[in-house]
Amino acid sequence: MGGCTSKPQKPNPYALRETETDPTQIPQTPQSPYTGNRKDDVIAGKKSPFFPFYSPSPARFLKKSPSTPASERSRNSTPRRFFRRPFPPPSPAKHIRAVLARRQGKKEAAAIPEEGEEGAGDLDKRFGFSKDFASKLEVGEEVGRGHFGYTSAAKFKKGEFKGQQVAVKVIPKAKMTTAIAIEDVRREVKILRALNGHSNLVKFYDAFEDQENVYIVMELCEGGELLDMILSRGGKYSEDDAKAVMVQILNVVAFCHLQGVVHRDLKPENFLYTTKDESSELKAIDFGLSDFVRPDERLNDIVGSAYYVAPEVLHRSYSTEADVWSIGVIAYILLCGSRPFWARTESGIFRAVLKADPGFDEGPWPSLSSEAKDFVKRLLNKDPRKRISAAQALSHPWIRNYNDVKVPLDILIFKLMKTYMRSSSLRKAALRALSKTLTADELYYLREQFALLEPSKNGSISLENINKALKKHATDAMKESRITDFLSSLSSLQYRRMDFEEFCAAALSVHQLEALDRWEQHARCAYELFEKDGNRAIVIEELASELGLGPSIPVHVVLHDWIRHTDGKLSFLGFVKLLHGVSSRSLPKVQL
Ligand SMILES: Nc1ncnc2c1ncn2[C@@H]1O[C@H](COP(=O)(O)OP(=O)(O)OP(=O)(O)O)[C@@H](O)[C@H]1O
Ligand SMILES: [Ca+2]
Ligand SMILES: [Ca+2]
Repeated sequence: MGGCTSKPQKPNPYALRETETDPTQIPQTPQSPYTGNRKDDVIAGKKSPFFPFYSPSPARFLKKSPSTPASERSRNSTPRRFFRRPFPPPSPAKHIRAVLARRQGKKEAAAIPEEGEEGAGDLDKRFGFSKDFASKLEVGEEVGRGHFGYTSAAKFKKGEFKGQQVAVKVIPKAKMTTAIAIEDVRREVKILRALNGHSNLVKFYDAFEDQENVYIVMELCEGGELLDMILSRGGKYSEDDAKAVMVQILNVVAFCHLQGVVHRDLKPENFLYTTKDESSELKAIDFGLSDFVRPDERLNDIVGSAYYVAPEVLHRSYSTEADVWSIGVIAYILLCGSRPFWARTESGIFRAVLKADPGFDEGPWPSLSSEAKDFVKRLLNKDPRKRISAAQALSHPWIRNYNDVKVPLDILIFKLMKTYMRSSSLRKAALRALSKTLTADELYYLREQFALLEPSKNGSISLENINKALKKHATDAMKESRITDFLSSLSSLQYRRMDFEEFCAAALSVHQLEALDRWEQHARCAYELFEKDGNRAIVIEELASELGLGPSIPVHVVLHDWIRHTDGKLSFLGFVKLLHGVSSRSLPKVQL
């Protein structure tokens, strides 16, 4: 790609920023010594007979529950942190307490009953699953336990899988006390069934039911949870070992996101090794909180586990980027052995997630590569628009050369292309200028995506290419999340093709570039290029219509600084605003 005439001296994009530590950071000194016995904790947190079934709670989660007994409060709500030295055995990440309460159908969690929260007696607990569990499978010993129920090893007694060792997650119907809880189980099975086939996702066999339980039959992972592996290693991973874990997590999560599924409960407990061998494959499990999400949809229910929850989830407006945040938390833990956001109470953790910047100054961070730190920081960007996607993370310089990593197709590309296709020609020209300032690292990802869309390598992509690429990767989940409908918004490509230069302009994320230290230089450089062959005299009314500003807005006041008075062309400020595709919503209210 062409460059700017005056290439600015750029600081190392991956260097540590000095302002990283936020004074509001929660103190890192451990104050709540952990017993050191994870089993105790598991018993306290997971095996308690007092943990009834829970269901997703769409609203009012953060409401305190004053009537929760103290004994239960301490069991459910006092998360402990990792010790630095010796490595702390962390407690398993608990689900967000209020979510749990809601899922349990506890009345005190929300004074107003949720939609679908009928009396347990009226609930229809028929799932339409096969009824012949007992005749088909022989259940062996218990291998794990969660809030829902327990998981046992089992063996197929007959049929095509005769003799096959499997795992069965048993979910008692008695614990399904709300319609939402029932819907959760339905969705967990639907998602597992739909996504089946990815090598880092637990293989699904079948679901059964009888009067008492639902049975989810899946591949048996004999190597235990990633959490146990982290503990047994004393918490520290070499960068290469952390990469081996990260590649697998990112791969399966990028796959889920492409299918329109957001996991919403990513944490080391929910990744299992296939065998005891650490080099065996990691499998994502537990889609109990997962949901379908359309590309232009925002979810609003606060679900997940406190340590791993993304800030925008707490703000109740999120999508697939929330999973990437959780992966950032896992990456941080793998690389340094501490949690990035910690406090002794759940609300303290939320405060840290919303306000504090994770520390990168204490050991071992100074001895880790600048790429590793940059990788984690980009996953833990508090602004979901600036956070990189799972597929982008796989093309990050820290990881992309590890073991021949393949960058998967990224759903983000389609979202950005859709916005581009709807943009005015002036904005397209601005984006094109910006795309010419991209560095080799940024182009790497775009080249990979372009190649996935255009396997015949004839230099440009058509709508047909996009359809084919998606079909190749599509599962049934994609239908549910209506990604194929969404693609009809790219239908203007029916009559033309898009070359790589235009693709770069269409698929670059202005917000992500803005998060870089060198953004100002990118933007200045792009403006210079735009001046040469994109900028033109523009009348304020025209600009207002480009930006979709309605007649009720005093455009002369609002857009005054966006146009250069000397020649009526776009000013630098106007150029940057145009890049963002500013709409009336993002203009300051006082001026409107
Ligand atoms: N396929 C499997 N193979 C082996 N063990 C498994 C398998 N699936 C689940 N387990 C074990 O059972 C535990 C609980 O399973 P899972 O997380 O699906 O249950 P849950 O009730 O949804 O739990 P949570 O409280 O985390 O929401 C896992 O952490 C794991 O140790
Ligand atoms: Ca789990
Ligand atoms: Ca679960």
